[in-house]
Amino acid sequence: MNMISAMPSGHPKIRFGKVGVLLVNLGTPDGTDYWSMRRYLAEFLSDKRVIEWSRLYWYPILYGIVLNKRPQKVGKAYEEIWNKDLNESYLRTFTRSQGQLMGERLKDLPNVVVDWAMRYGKPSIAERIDALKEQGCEKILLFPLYPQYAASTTATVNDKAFEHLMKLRWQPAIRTVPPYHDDAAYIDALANSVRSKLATLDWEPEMLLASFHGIPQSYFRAGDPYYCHCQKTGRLLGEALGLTGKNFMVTFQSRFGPEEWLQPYTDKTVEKLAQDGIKRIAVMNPGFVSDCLETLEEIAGEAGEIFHHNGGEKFVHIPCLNDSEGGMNVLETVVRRELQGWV
Ligand SMILES: C=CC1=C(C)c2cc3[nH]c(cc4nc(cc5[nH]c(cc1n2)c(C)c5CCC(=O)O)C(CCC(=O)O)=C4C)c(C)c3C=C
Ligand SMILES: [Fe+2]
Ligand SMILES: [Fe+2]
Repeated sequence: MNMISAMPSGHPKIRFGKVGVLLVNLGTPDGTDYWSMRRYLAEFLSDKRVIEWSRLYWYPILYGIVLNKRPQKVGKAYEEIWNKDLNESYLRTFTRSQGQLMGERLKDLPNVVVDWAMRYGKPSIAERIDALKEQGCEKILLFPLYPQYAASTTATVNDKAFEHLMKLRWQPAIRTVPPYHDDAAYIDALANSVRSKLATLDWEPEMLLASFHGIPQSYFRAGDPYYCHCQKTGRLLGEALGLTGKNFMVTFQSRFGPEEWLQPYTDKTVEKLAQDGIKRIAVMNPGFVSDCLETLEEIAGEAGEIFHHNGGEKFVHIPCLNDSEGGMNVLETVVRRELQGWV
C-alpha cells in the first residue's frame, strides 16, 4: 500500500508557501452618526488594555454615561475631519494606502502578500488573518503601527491576533514587529518632515512641540515603557534637528477620564507658551503613523485655537508621515528587517 492510498479521502485543496504582512492601526468608526460612533467607542473602551479599571466599576460608567454622551460629541469632531471623497476617516484612508504602497514596494519578494486591518472596527484583524491564510500564508508578520510600545496599543493588537489564532486548527507562524521609536530611518524621516514643512512658511517657530498621545501615569508606574520610548524619540529628534530644550519640548495629549496622565499636557503647554509671550510655534505628532482625529482635530484644530486665544500669532501643525515617501521608507525599512529569514 502506498502513502497516498492511506490518506483519508476528501483532502482539501491547500494553498501554501506565502508570507503575509499585516499592517494594523487603531481603528475608526464606519460613520459619524450616533450608532456608528457608539459601536466603535463601545468596542474600543471595553478593551481591558485601554481601560484597566475593574469591569465592575467601569461598565456602569461606560454604559450609563460615556456611551450616551460621547458618541454625539466625538461624532461632531469626526465630521470636521471626515474624508468626504471616500466617506471614511483619514486614518482608514492612510492605512489602506500604506498597505497598497507597501505591496508595491515589496514586489521583489513574490511570496509576500501585504494586507491591513484595524484593531477596532473594520476590516478586523481576524478577517484579514483568514484572508491571508486563504492566499497561502503560512507565516504572518504582524505590524502594530505604533513606533512607541504601549500596552494599550501594541499589546492589544497582538492579543487580538492571538485570540483569533486560538480558534484555528492550523495556525500560521506569527512574528510581531517590535517598537521602532529609536530607529534611524524613523528619526530621519521625522526630521525631514519638519524641515520640509517649515521651508514652506515665511516665518520660523520659536518652539517645536513633539506631542504624543498620553497614557494614565498609573500605567507607566505599572511598567509600561511608553513614556521612555517617547522621551527617547524626542531626544533623538531634537538632536537630529539641532534643537535644545529652549526651542523643543515633548508633551502629551488626549487625556481621558479623571486620572493624572503623562505630563506636561500639550493643551496646557500651548496655553502657557502663548501667555508667556511666545508668538510662533509648530506642533508635530511623532507617535502617530497617520493623521487622525487626535492630530487633525485636537492639535491642528483645538491646540491652534488655544494658542491664538491666549495671544499666540502663528501656529502650524506638521503632518504625520502618513503615506508619504519618507513615511513609507520607514515602514519598509522595518518590514524588510523583520522579514529576514522568512523571505
Ligand atoms: C484610557 C483611554 C485611552 C488610552 C490609554 C489611550 C491610549 C492611546 N491611544 C492612542 C492612539 C489613538 N487614540 C485615538 C482615539 C482615542 N483614544 C481614546 C482613549 C485612550 N487612548 C479615546 C476615547 C479615543 C476616541 C476619541 C475620543 O473619544 O476622544 C486615536 C484616533 C482614532 C481615529 O479614528 O482618528 C488614535 C490614533 C495611542 C498611541 C495610545 C497610547 C500610547
Ligand atoms: Fe487613544
Ligand atoms: Fe482626543
